Amino acid sequence: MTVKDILDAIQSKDATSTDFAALPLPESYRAITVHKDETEMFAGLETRDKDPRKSIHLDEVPVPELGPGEALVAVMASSVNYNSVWTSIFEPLSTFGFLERYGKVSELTKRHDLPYHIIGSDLAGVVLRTGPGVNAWKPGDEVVAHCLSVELESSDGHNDTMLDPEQRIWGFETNFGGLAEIALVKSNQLMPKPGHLSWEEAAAPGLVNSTAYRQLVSRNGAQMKQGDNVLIWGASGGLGSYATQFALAGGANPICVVSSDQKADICRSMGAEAIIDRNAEGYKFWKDEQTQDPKEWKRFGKRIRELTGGEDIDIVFEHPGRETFGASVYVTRKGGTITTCASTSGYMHEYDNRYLWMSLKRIIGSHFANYREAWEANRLIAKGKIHPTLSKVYSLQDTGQAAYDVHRNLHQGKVGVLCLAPEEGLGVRDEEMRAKHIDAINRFRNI
Ligand SMILES: C/C=C/C(=O)SCCNC(=O)CCNC(=O)[C@H](O)C(C)(C)COP(=O)(O)OP(=O)(O)OC[C@H]1O[C@@H](n2cnc3c(N)ncnc32)[C@H](O)[C@@H]1OP(=O)(O)O
Ligand SMILES: NC(=O)C1=CN([C@@H]2O[C@H](COP(=O)(O)OP(=O)(O)OC[C@H]3O[C@@H](n4cnc5c(N)ncnc54)[C@H](OP(=O)(O)O)[C@@H]3O)[C@@H](O)[C@H]2O)C=CC1
Repeated sequence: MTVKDILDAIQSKDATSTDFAALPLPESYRAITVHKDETEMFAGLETRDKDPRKSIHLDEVPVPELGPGEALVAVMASSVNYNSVWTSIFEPLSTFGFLERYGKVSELTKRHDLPYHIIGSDLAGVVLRTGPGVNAWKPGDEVVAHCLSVELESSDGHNDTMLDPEQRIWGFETNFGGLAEIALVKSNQLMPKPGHLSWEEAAAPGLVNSTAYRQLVSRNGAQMKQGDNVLIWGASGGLGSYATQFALAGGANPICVVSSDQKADICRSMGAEAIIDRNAEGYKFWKDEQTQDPKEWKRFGKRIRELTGGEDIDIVFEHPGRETFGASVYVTRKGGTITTCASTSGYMHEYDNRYLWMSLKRIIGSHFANYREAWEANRLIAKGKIHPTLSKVYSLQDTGQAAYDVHRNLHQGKVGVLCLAPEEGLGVRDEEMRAKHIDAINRFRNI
């Protein structure tokens, strides 16, 4: 039995759940990995010079043992998230430390502590096997998976599953991720695959869409409301392309920051009107490595006021971090909110606290999404209210190049990866709904 037989079953129109359950599992499969004995390979290099193409490997790996409450999924497509860039350059930490720590939790989690890390935090595919205690899913189900892995043995996480002390991001802080032909997930990560999307389109939104939903819309984030001015950094990037859609769909006013004409055009085509090209307008929030330039914060704020008819920002959707955070705090209105989920340009932030406390602003830390938020975010995709922002699609063996593109900010929206799917465009089950949304689905393609 090989993965080819699994693919044949998925592509045959008439394979039933019983047929899938009867398919023997292969002994091994192809997976994207980083290697524990290479974590020092980039020592001494600047972050931008660390090249994911050198650290990312395509290996043949054994199929992991299936535990209670888990599922093995045949992965048709996945996507590149920035967390896989961090893993591949071993910053800010090697992810093998996470696997070692997870391995100590129980007999079962020991499986994750291996000398290779199978990465990837998105998938669209077909359930192959479910472990004891899984009743809601069965072999043959077409699914996507969100990346929240929790144990839920502590009451800390019982109101908001992101607060579980054993909260991890699957494929980043756990092993057996989605950039592979087969993945191991907890069955609570599974959600129905939106029928109007192909495999690679369905695999694109998961992580970033759920994150943007909590950060901007949910009561655990900024609780965006109609009319809010929302400053969105990287508005055509992974997170930003969903934040922009949420702002527009929710009746808010996105102020989109991008770095090129082409990206400005994408934001315009999504329906945004207020757009700032940070490159063309040449903002330099830092005079040197240690010193910010409040005059530049003010120039940026004035530009925002020009675009909003004199209003300041209600909510900042932050993720660039050190480079922009001082400006983000400054341009927020009295009582406004800065929500942050990342620090791509550096995690030691500096801002002038007088503008925070005197103007009663709030900073909210946000990370991925709880079970329910991830489900709600996927539901919006399934209903065609929010659309995938897939631009380019790579083969599994070219994942290193895909991660390089994201690391160097050469990409648009989301970058997809075909795992078992032999070509793009497969897996669509609802052609009628697809036809209704085809322009929006293709908005980011091949630009
Ligand atoms: C969905 C996608 C998401 C993304 O893309 S996010 C971007 C990518 N992710 C990242 O860049 C994050 C990577 N992770 C990290 O950098 C680290 O992961 C953290 C900095 C978040 C945490 O580091 P750690 O080493 O786990 O935490 P510690 O708190 O520095 O060390 C743990 C030890 O410190 C003790 N400790 C914790 N809090 C306190 C306290 N308040 N007072 C005293 N000690 C404390 C603990 O108990 C434990 O101890 P003991 O090592 O002995 O077990
Ligand atoms: N905590 C969480 O749950 C999550 C955290 N993340 C983290 O968020 C970050 C962004 O992820 P994602 O959106 O997928 O990545 P992308 O690279 O797809 O998009 C980020 C965008 O930010 C803009 N940007 C990059 N650097 C700067 C800078 N120095 N100043 C201003 N803008 C900048 C770029 O847009 P442009 O050049 O057009 O301005 C870029 O397109 C990563 O660090 C990632 O790890 C991501 C998802 C979930």
